[in-house]
Amino acid sequence: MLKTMGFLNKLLTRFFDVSKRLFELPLETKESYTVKNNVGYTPIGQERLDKLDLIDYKEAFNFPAAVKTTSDDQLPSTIKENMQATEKFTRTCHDVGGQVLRSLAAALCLDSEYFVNAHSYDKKSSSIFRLLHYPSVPDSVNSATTIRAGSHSDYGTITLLFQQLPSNSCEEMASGLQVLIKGSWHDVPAKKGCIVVNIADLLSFWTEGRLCSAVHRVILPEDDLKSLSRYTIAFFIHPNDEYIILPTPSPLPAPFPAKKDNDGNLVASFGPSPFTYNQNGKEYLWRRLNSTYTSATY
Ligand SMILES: O=C(O)CCC(=O)C(=O)O
Ligand SMILES: [Fe+2]
Repeated sequence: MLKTMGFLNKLLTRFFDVSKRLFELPLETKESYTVKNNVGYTPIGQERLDKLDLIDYKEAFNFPAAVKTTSDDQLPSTIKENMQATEKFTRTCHDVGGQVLRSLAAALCLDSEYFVNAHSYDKKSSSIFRLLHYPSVPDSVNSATTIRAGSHSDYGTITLLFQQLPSNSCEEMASGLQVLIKGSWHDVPAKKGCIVVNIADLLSFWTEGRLCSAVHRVILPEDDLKSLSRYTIAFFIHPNDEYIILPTPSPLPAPFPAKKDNDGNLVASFGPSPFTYNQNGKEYLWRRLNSTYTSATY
């Protein structure tokens, strides 16, 4: 968890308000922005993050991190009207992500710019910022087949996750977000002024398992908490599209060193889905997205 600075907190308050207004639009309006190429609206039940086939009881809007590059017909007016703040927010997230990547590079005894050089705000990338809404859960929802967000690890380099607290006076609250550590689930509470940072799969491959991606989920609330809706914002950081991923030259021992497959390709020796080095991360990302959505529109 990372403590944020005052100006980011102000932007966040504004942003959660924008998000709330966006999700309050009629379903018909939201569905006119149906997700395409990982940009746009995903209605409740369309995404299944967990391979066990649980339905995700949530809705989401995805936008490119370089939000100005979004085509006009993919931008709801609620975002257009707040474009300046949106750009400021995404640039700030990109910069905060850069600082995290510098620390991680230093911890692996790499040049501190090693990862940052692969992530430019102005170059084309798959970095996405995502507004999420978990509606209140009606009694009719079957908790044996439904979750708020199924167990998964994120696909890119790192993710910054902002969780909204139910009121200004609340400092900390279990929000349903959980992380898997050594086979048991642990709560990751929403904390005032704090960002959750997830290591994602591409960074695990890149570092040959020296950094481990975080398996996480969001469980359904119980009893009277069912009536509370939940809002979060995720900023998924991915390398520039043109960047070719090779194992880092870190001198620290690698738990899962890259190996050659039968065709002579350099491949990862671990992970939820095969990964081939010496190419950009896009093929891997699309393969993962493909298995996440129940329809082929993502
Ligand atoms: O909303 C959350 O707390 C988690 C969302 C998430 O893990 C995701 O969208 O990848
Ligand atoms: Fe996630």
